[in-house]
Amino acid sequence: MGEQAAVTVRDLTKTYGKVDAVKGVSFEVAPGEVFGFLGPNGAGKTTTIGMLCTLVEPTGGSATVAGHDVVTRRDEVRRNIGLVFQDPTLDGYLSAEQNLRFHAELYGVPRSVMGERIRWVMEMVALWDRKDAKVMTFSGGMKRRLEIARGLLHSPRVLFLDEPTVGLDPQTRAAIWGYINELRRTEDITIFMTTHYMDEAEYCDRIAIIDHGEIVVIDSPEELKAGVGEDRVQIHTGDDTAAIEALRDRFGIEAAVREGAVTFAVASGERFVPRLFAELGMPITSVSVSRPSLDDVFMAHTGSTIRDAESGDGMAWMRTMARR
Ligand SMILES: Nc1ncnc2c1ncn2[C@@H]1O[C@H](COP(=O)(O)OP(=O)(O)OP(=O)(O)O)[C@@H](O)[C@H]1O
Repeated sequence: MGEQAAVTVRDLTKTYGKVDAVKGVSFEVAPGEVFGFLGPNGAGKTTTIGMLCTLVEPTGGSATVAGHDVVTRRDEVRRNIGLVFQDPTLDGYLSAEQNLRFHAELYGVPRSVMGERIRWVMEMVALWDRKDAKVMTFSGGMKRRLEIARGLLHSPRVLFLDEPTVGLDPQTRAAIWGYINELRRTEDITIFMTTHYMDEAEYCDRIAIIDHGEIVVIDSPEELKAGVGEDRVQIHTGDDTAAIEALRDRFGIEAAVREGAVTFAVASGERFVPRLFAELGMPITSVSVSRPSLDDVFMAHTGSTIRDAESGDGMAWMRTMARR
């Protein structure tokens, strides 16, 4: 990377007893980038973010954030980062504004700009009119928005967000992405986030897919999808078992029932569908063709969907796709 990277990670490792939570990951995040760590629960996302934020001590490897080593320059790293973690750490008995003032003082935000900065971050997350309300009266979404405001208060170089929208309603999730995009436009800031939502990973400039403590691929969502190369075809028929057999016998295609439809992947869905109707030898009641999604990217690189990786349930479809 030409200019100094906002985050540099080399062979970073974390072992908890016998559990290899993070197995030697390496990557760089450019200044101003929105970088996402995408992976199922237990993949090692929180542990990695914890090491970058100096909250978890690495077992091996090295990392710098805003140019400072996360082990030997912890204070410098901490001054340069904002954190929004899964569990809220706001004081419910204080008002929203008092929570922010406390944080601003802790981080040495100059008194001369403190009031103005608090107002700016609270307006950004649309909470200025609730500044005097005690945080214990806030909904989960309001608390998360206030945490984001707090994370930005001391103008950090890198904002770390661990699953920033988990457990929130769709409207609040959209609002939080609105703030992230606003920040991308207006602030000189790098955003490092973790998520297990495919739709949110789409908004990132680049994503690293992490599975079982290892990065399996890093690229922009567009490049990752282009790399899969195959379209997904779903058909409805009167007899799914017969359709799966016919696909295997006549086209050499392995299909499986997924989301209630016979599902398979081919290089060009549009070109394949006319052949399908002509040669399958049984009635098809409906057909849909879709371009690769990040779900397909995840499956192509890990042999499982993110949902199944989380439930630990290897369905037949996944096994079939993994064998291709
Ligand atoms: N403090 C700890 N002690 C022991 N094992 C841990 C500890 N923290 C994490 N692990 C283990 O390390 C692995 C990675 O966990 P981690 O929380 O980093 O994953 P994750 O991708 O962030 O998932 P989640 O979103 O559920 O937090 C898991 O197997 C987890 O059980």
